[in-house]
Amino acid sequence: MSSPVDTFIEYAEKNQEAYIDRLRKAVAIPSVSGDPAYRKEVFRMGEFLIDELKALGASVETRDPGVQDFHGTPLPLPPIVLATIGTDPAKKTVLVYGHYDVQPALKEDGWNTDPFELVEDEKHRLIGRGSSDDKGPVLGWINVVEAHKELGLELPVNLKFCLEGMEESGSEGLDDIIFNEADKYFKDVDVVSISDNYWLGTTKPCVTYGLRGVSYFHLTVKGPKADLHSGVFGATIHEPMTDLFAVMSKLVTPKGKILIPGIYDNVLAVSAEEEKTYDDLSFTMQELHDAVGNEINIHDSVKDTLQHRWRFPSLSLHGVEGAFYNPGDKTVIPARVVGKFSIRTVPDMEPKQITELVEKYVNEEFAKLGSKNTMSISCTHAGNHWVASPNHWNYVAASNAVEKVFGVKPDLTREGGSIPVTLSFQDALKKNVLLLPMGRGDDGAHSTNEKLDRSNYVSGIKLLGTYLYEVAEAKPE
Ligand SMILES: C[C@H](N)C(=O)N[C@@H](Cc1c[nH]cn1)C(=O)O
Ligand SMILES: [Zn+2]
Ligand SMILES: [Zn+2]
Repeated sequence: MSSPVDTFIEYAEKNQEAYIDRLRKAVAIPSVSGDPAYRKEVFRMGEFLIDELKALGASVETRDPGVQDFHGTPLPLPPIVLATIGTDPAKKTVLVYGHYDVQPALKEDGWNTDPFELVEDEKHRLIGRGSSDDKGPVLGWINVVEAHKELGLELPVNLKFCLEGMEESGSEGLDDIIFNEADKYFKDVDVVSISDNYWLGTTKPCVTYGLRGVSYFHLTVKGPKADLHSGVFGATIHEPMTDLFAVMSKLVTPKGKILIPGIYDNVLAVSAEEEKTYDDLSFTMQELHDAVGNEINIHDSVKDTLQHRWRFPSLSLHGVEGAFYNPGDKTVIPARVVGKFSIRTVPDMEPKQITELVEKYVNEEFAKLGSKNTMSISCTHAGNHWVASPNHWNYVAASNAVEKVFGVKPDLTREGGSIPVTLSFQDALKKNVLLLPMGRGDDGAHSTNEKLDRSNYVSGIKLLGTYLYEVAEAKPE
């Protein structure tokens, strides 16, 4: 007779079409947290998950993170969905975190298909916004629960869910809830598991023990009371966009060196022992080129590339609100422009100090322009970096599960992206946090044509379920 875990794996393999249908329904809800026009869709996505969880017998509660101040307009924040399946004191309790919001996506950004319609292409890639980040993984856990219900199998652990709808926009309100609920809803949690990042490359699974932090800035320059005709007013007034570009061009060099004085001062040096961890990773420069779609690498070696992704800060320019960006030739001088940039932070950089350094520097650079426009800078959200102990039994359980499902030992990785609440879980609950990704490094998260390979989705479901069995078996030190 098959063991429960083998029965589950077999069932997951056979039920892929139902899992894809569930993902199709989720992708069809455009739960973009960063755009107020879509806020009701974020709520709808929360409801979708609540219904799915209740249908599986979970006891579901929500917490209200309050109201967001969106440039002076109050916007309700989507609920934190808390769901419990099993409260057996003889079992360990795993807390699963995920997010149900997504990054913005418009067909005209360069998508080949409607971003909110899941399409499977000839290479069995499931294409759609949120397929990899993070709807596929969130549904992965739900599919595990469903499989056990359908099979009449008990879950090997108690499961708690914490699902948020604002991760892509700074996780507003969630930190307070985590700390408030640490000895209430989260009281019995033994370990935390998050599936919200990606394999390093395209072939080998990994477990991840570190994330960079992110501090996001808006740099606003305004002058005229309305947009102006450039033929009438060009070279006669200080132009906000010219000022903005002058300041933004002083933030980072084309080779990625951040120009803000003091920014690197607290970056922890890479130890000799840490250097060695880069030697055996299954990642090639070719995989970087494939994921990027071009050979535009700054660094020539895998080690340098990964250290700049995981261990050193980076500053990226994201966009300009108020700027003309449509096709055609509009001869306007925009009256107010907002430059958006973010800094990915690493140990031991400190968000408050980063904000102070950025504010001081951009104010100095703006003053050098001698412009009569006004400039203001604000940090819209700041999430801290995180590093866990990869020797903890939670990581051993994850590694065993990878070996069982994929037949290989996982790479041990860090991640260049950010999940602001990871550190909050670690600090508030004092429990080990693990990142167990489902998608591949070339999924195009945040980009056009985001995808999750069918095989990653199905194997990912098997992995998440198998991991729960390994946790149940683990002997905590
Ligand atoms: C790694 C995770 N899937 C992710 O994409 N996180 C976002 C979080 C964020 C913070 N500000 C805006 N988004 C990221 O790393 O960009
Ligand atoms: Zn994301
Ligand atoms: Zn994510």
